[in-house]
Amino acid sequence: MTARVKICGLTRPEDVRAAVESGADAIGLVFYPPSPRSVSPAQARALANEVPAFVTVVGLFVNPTREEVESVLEQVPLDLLQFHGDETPAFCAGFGRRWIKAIRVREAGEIEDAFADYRNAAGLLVDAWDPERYGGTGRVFNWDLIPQERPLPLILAGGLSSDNVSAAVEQVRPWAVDVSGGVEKGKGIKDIRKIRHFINEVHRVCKTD
Ligand SMILES: O=C(O)c1ccccc1N[C@@H]1O[C@H](COP(=O)(O)O)[C@@H](O)[C@H]1O
Repeated sequence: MTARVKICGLTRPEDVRAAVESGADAIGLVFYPPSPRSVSPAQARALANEVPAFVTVVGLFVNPTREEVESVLEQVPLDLLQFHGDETPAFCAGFGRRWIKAIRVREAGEIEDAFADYRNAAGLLVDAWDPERYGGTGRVFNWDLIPQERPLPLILAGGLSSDNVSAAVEQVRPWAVDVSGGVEKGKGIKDIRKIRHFINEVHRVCKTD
């Protein structure tokens, strides 16, 4: 078994370098001003310039306007778009870029519905539902709600850390895992040792499978 790792919500070049050196497959940059992890296009461009070939740079948006996404795309070399709000499939597909859709899971059947609705996505990210926030909450949801049959790559997120990621990977067998708060020492400030430990845990459990 293999599970890829995305480290999200990076705001500092040294954290990007640490994630890459630790073996991250993707890094995420947040373009959502209410988030403490949000970066400007200029900051994001500098962060993306730290990323070598074959590591994916993902731009995270929450209910952006078309103009906002286009403006970021003109300034930042993003490989993939991550829509974490209430965006429609048509909106997500409208930028000529590969994209993934995040959904916040509350009850049975929602993931199956999203697989059908967002069938043209490059992957479906499943995160915990929260009444007030769109993501980055550190909340874990009930992984039993995740179906075995998956028409798209499934990316598991929500409250992951080095303490629970091996159990998550063993139970869910996701295409990839995505973490933000679980590898931080402060909002938007990553802890290099936590990043390394998290990625090592994923690689360890995948190797023993
Ligand atoms: O990180 C944020 O601040 C954020 C804001 C709005 C939407 C999504 C956000 N982050 C993403 O949420 C999931 C789970 O994060 P956590 O590991 O529970 O902290 C992950 O995909 C983040 O990239």
